[in-house]
Amino acid sequence: MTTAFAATAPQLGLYPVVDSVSWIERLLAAGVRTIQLRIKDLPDRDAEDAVREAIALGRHYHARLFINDYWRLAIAHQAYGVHLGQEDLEVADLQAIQQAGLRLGISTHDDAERERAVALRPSYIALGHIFPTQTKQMPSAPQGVVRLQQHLPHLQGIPAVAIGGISLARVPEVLATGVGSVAVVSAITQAADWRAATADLLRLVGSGTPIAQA
Ligand SMILES: Cc1ncc(COP(=O)(O)OP(=O)(O)O)c(N)n1
Ligand SMILES: Cc1ncsc1CCOP(=O)(O)O
Ligand SMILES: [Mg+2]
Repeated sequence: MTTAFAATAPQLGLYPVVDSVSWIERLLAAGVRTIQLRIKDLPDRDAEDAVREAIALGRHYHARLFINDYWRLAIAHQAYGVHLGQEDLEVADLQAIQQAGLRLGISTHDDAERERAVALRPSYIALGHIFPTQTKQMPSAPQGVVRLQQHLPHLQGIPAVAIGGISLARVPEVLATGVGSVAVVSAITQAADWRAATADLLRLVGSGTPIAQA
C-alpha cells in the first residue's frame, strides 16, 4: 500500500515507552506529550481495559498516545496512533489502520528495514537500537549515532524517532544528529527519581510540536 498514513508532528520530542496506565498517567501529568503503551504478550481481551484507559488519558491531556502491537484495540478505541515492528507488519491490517485515520510508527534496525518502512509512508520511523539496551533482547548490534545520522536524509521527510539505550547523559549526542524525537524506557522507569529524570529529559528534548499543530 502506498497511501500515506495520517501525519504526526515533525518533532515528537521526549517519547517515553511504558507498560502501564499508571505510568501513562503520571508522565502525562508531568508534561510528556508523546507516549506509548507497550504491554507485551497478553491476549487482546486482557489488554483492552489498559488500552482504553490509556487512550482516554491521551485525549484528556491532548497528547500523542501510541499503542504498541494491539492495533485492533487501537482502532476499536480510536487511539492517536499505533506502533508496529517489522514482524507486526506481516500480520497487521495496515489498510484498516490507515482508513481509521490512526498514525503509524514503524521500527527499523538497518537500511533494508528503513527502505521498507519509507515505502509504506508511515507517520514516523523509529531507528534503533542506538546504544546497548537491557530492556529488549535485540538480534542485531547497536547502530550508534553515526548510523543514526546517516539514516535521516533517506526518510523523505518522515519524522524520525531514536530508541534504545538512550540515557540522559547520551541525549546530547543523539540530538546532535538532528533527530527530533527520543524514545526511552529505562531512563525514566528505572531512574532513582523518575520525576527528576523526566523533567531533565523534557528540558533537553522538549515535549514536541504542540498537538494542535500535529
Ligand atoms: C518508538 C518505538 N520504537 C521501537 C519499538 C519496538 O517495536 P517492536 O520492534 O515491535 O518491538 P516491541 O516493542 O513490540 O517489543 C517500540 N515499541 N517503540
Ligand atoms: C522497545 C525497544 N525497541 C528497540 S530498543 C527498545 C527498548 C528501549 O529501552 P531503553 O530505553 O531502556 O534502552
Ligand atoms: Mg511490536
